[in-house]
Amino acid sequence: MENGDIPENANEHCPGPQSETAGKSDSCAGCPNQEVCATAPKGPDPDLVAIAERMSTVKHKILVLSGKGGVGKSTFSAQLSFALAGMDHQVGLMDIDICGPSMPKMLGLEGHEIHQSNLGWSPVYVEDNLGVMSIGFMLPNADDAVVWRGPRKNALIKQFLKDVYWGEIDYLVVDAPPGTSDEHISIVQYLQETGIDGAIIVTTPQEVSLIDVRKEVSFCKKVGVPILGVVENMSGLSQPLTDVKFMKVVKESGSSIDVTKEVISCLRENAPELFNVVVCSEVFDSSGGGAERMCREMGVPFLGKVPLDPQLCKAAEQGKSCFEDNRCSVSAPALKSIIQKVVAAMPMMTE
Ligand SMILES: Nc1ncnc2c1ncn2[C@@H]1O[C@H](COP(=O)(O)OP(=O)(O)OP(=O)(O)O)[C@@H](O)[C@H]1O
Repeated sequence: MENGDIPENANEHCPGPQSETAGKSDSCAGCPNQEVCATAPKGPDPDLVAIAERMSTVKHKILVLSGKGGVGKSTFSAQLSFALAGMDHQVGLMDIDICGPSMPKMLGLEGHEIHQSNLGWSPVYVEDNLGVMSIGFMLPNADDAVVWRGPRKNALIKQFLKDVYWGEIDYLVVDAPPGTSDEHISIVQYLQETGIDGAIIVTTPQEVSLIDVRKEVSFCKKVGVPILGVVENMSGLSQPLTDVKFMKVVKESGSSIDVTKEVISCLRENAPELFNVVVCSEVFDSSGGGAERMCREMGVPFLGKVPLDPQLCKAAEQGKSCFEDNRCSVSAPALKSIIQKVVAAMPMMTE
């Protein structure tokens, strides 16, 4: 049993081994841990003291959340970290999506391993000022499934916070799994003493995704984590005309003809200036007003929209920054403006 954690085989409504009523409350009756809990010494959890000490070298902690999976939360966390590192900040990225770690891939670090030194576990470094910690580095095989119950996940998160040596860093970006489950409660509880600067919630525009964002907002309010704002990702498809690979004309009868070659070659000949044009279309239904309206209604900041961008998807697949080499001309400006707002919302940094 990890110090302070609720054991896996505990009774329902367990007050926690650190509680004054541990082993003595009504809900403890018949619990296999009752005797140990009743006699164990109480007091401040030494692990929380160790976490607070580790976190004393971290200036800002940002939690990235989403209500649903697949909305681009990990992509955002990865690009946020690249961007902050690109601004010459010292950055740590911690992946607490224990069952679905994507950071090794999204940072181009697949196959790397964590090393231990006398200072603790060393993150894996993309660059001198961007280190990453993920359970993905600990799996012998990237396809291995992590099938863990809450207490074991909590223990690993605690270990990440307690044993990883980040050194002096400006930002710790924490990529959480979707929803509000054990991992979320643990990270908030373990960082209670040193505090979390705020959470960024990533969503897509459609109402089905926004319903879950409302739950994230209410989770943050309940546990006292400030909300830095909501990002609407995959907000329409914007593509430069040069990247359009397929165009078709749909006839009234319903049949269609592929006109890609003809249209592109005609434009190239007669109107080359049109090749700078960005073609936009709505992919997900945002007729309900999307995240912006939801933010107004819930009184939380709206940080901006990031369009669907095949180049961003490619950058994430390749583990690269979307801000370099003009890689993502459509999504990078949107992401940059959002990240500037996040940095501006941070309490003044002592340089
Ligand atoms: N704006 C975007 N344009 C194009 N592709 C995107 C965009 N945002 C994310 N993607 C792609 O969508 C897929 C899902 O993104 P991602 O893994 O970041 O989602 P997630 O919310 O973290 O999912 P999960 O929580 O389930 O791990 C990835 O392939 C990613 O590259």
